[in-house]
Amino acid sequence: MKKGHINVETENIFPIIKKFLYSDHEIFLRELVSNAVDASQKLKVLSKNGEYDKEVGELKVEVILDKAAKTLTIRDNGIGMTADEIDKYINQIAFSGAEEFVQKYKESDNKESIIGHFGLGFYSAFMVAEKVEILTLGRYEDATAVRWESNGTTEYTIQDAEKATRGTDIILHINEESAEFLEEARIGGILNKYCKFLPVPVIFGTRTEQIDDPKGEKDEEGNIKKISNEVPDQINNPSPAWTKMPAELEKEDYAQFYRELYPSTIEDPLFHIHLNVDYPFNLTGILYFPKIKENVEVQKNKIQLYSNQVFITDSVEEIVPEFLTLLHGVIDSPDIPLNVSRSYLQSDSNVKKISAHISKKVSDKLKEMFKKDRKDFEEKWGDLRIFSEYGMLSDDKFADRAKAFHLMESTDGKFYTPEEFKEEVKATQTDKDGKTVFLYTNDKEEQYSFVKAANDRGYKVIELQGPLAAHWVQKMESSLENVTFARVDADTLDKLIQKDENIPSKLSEDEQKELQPVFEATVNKDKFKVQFESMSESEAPIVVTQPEFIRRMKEQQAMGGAGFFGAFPETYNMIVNSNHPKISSILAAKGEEQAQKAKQLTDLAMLAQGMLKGEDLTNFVNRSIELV
Ligand SMILES: Nc1ncnc2c1ncn2[C@@H]1O[C@H](COP(=O)(O)OP(=O)(O)OP(=O)(O)O)[C@@H](O)[C@H]1O
Repeated sequence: MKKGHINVETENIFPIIKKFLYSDHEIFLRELVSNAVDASQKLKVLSKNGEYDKEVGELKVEVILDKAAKTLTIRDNGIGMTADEIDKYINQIAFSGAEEFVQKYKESDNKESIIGHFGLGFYSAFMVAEKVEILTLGRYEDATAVRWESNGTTEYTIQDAEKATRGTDIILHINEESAEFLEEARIGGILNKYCKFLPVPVIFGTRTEQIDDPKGEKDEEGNIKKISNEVPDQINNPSPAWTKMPAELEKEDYAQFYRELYPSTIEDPLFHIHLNVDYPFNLTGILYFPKIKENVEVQKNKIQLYSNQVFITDSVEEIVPEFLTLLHGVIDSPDIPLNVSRSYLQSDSNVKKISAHISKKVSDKLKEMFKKDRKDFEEKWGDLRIFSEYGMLSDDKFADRAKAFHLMESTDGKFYTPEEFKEEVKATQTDKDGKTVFLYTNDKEEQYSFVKAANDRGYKVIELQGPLAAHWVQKMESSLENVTFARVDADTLDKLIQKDENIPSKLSEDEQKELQPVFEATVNKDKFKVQFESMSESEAPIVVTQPEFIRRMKEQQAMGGAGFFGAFPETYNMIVNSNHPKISSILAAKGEEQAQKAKQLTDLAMLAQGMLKGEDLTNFVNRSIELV
């Protein structure tokens, strides 16, 4: 056996780090501004701990564009670096001064968070620059300023330099192919995306302000004149709402922050959840519940992920369960690894914990609202339902918790949790096998006659709509004991909720056989199956239904599930009530009259299901006019 050391040649690795570390080149600015913010935060920590006793002053980061010189400078007045520090932190790739600092000061009670971790960020500058200069003056009494320069090979120069004030300038000489980063609008856009909530003021260019004329000159109406004044443009809000304590914030502050996050959204959110965890991982944030529309796709991906107030991404699918991507807002966690691939994120244990935690917080909040003010919750339910359904379908733990607040609305406008509804209808809607049947409608206008027939019998019908209803029903059937769901028009009521008592049939079997072809002639035989059933006289003479199973299959197929069954044929049952007096009268009639009457009854049944269309409808109308 032979043991050895794998040899890493910096010359070979360096270009890879430079070019491929980040797929998005614009990230360099996020990295460099983050370093500048870190340098400022570190100074605050040192000052608080008594290790820096000079004036800290107003800490800020400036981004300065010089198009003529083709440079972009990131300037801070933070801790700065000595030559030795440059040697340690910059000349050694992947040695992070940030990490070292955090380790050293983690015991002391500092609120200032440090962004850097890996000791690679600085080198992302070479993705866009042919030469990078560092001009820096350390924080020590007798510090000498130094200038470090490298043109992106592994060689660098370092020498004493002139710099009057504490802090660091990182000067990028932008390369040919990265000329876009010399455009003011481009830089402004990147800063606005990644740096909008950094904890230290970030200045880029100037903006024009209207101020009172300092000379006090007045206009014709006697008001002091306004004059234009150029002021440094601070692009960030250093203390966004999520970094504050919930007790410090009013309802309006949350609404205000929502508008700050989504300036183009008009509608206010329904409510919010303020997340604040520090064990076993760090997480802060505010999640907002928007009013969720049927078209869920357009609302997704509005959550912004931050790490120590640095924007990372707004595609958070890997970090939160899919249904939570319907929410809006901000999540900030220094424990989410930033510079790694997306697939790695999914398996990261912190990310998994965070995801489970958020899901729990959200269900806790809904439960709390339900308990605190049920009436208000019921009013909001229309906007929450799809979210909750989605959650129950995609997250078993959420489904379990949602049982306590997920509501179903009955056609008479009452709200029930599934268990409450079971209690309510158990006595009347349990069939001979002991299954309680939840009757539902997905359109109470279209299925009006079926809903009414059920209500007349004392049955309750719930309303289930939307794209997820079919899947949700399946889910509930497997989680509620002895419950099955049936759409109210899936069969006759006697069949949907089979009781023991059998009503004797007025028509004999022979008479049914005689009538069978008469009714079959009124419809397309391939689509409709004619059956006789002995129902109560008070029910309709003919009922057209689509079996629950076939309809569910078709619905799931339409949503992209259950594809392996192949295309499902459109089939219906046409149930003839063998006890209805009109059916007896059709039996008595003969020839043309019999056929006409049968057709009229069939069309009426179709009409009740909203299935009478086209030529059949026109013929029906004309025939009915004749009858009058
Ligand atoms: N503007 C600056 N002022 C003071 N020190 C700096 C500055 N920029 C970089 N440094 C020092 O150089 C080190 C390396 O920076 P680099 O961006 O490569 O890594 P990092 O910030 O530690 O981690 P990450 O890779 O997560 O950004 C920093 O940790 C810090 O000690």
